[in-house]
Amino acid sequence: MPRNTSLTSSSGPALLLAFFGGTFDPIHYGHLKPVASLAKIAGFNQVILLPNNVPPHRPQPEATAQQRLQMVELAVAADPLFSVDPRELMVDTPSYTIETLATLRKEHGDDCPLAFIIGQDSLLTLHKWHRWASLLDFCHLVVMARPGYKEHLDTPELQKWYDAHRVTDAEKLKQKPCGFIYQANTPLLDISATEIRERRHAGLDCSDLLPAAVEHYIESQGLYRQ
Ligand SMILES: Nc1ncnc2c1ncn2[C@@H]1O[C@H](COP(=O)(O)OP(=O)(O)OP(=O)(O)O)[C@@H](O)[C@H]1O
Ligand SMILES: O=C(O)c1ccc[n+]([C@@H]2O[C@H](COP(=O)([O-])O)[C@@H](O)[C@H]2O)c1
Repeated sequence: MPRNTSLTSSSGPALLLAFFGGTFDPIHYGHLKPVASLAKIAGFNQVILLPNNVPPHRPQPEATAQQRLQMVELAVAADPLFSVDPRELMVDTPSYTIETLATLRKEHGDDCPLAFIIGQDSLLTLHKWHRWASLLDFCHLVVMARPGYKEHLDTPELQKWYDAHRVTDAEKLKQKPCGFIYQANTPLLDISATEIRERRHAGLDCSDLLPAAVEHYIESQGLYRQ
């Protein structure tokens, strides 16, 4: 079970749990720093990282599921904002977000506000996700800025859906359990896992891109070698 996720309260104010899914091959500052800033902007009580096993729309990662889990755990070990939920790693079929969210909704009940965090690049391809238009039946979507990705959405269907659900006040996320899209003005970090893998393959240093504990683990496992 996830660490530190027993937050649902029957008496206190609405808690806003945020889930952040990713392949995390490896996790890096481009994930961690914008999310930490987002948590302050949007008032997240907790951010639960959801590393996937089989990413739905990309080739299988270079690091194993166990290695990616280890890296995610090392990256957030010292920060109580974060916890890690390994549920998608236990399954050998593609990690469709809608299925994970349906399970999370059952576990947390109908009234608890839940948010799913994505980067701008993910928003641009959201119309290719499994049952994408139903995602908001289970959660809010919170989008982080990412340098190099345009703001304009390509398909009229996605744009219309986005316009119909977008809110500009983060407070609204706590007022309903699901159904809103919030675009957050998070710091821009031009970092990708692809760049880290490529730099490692070329024998280059990555220490400015990810936490030292993750870098040491990558080194000790001989990951992303030349
Ligand atoms: N630098 C970044 N800024 C904002 N969002 C990011 C950034 N990097 C990744 N994300 C978001 O984090 C989520 C998980 O990303 P993922 O683990 O695929 O990392 P990645 O760096 O995009 O990986 P890769 O380069 O292997 O495609 C996605 O929703 C993605 O949009
Ligand atoms: O549900 C889908 O169809 C779907 C398609 C692409 C990505 N996702 C999820 O989006 C998150 C980010 O994915 P990725 O590939 O950018 O690491 C991760 O949790 C994936 O499981 C989900």
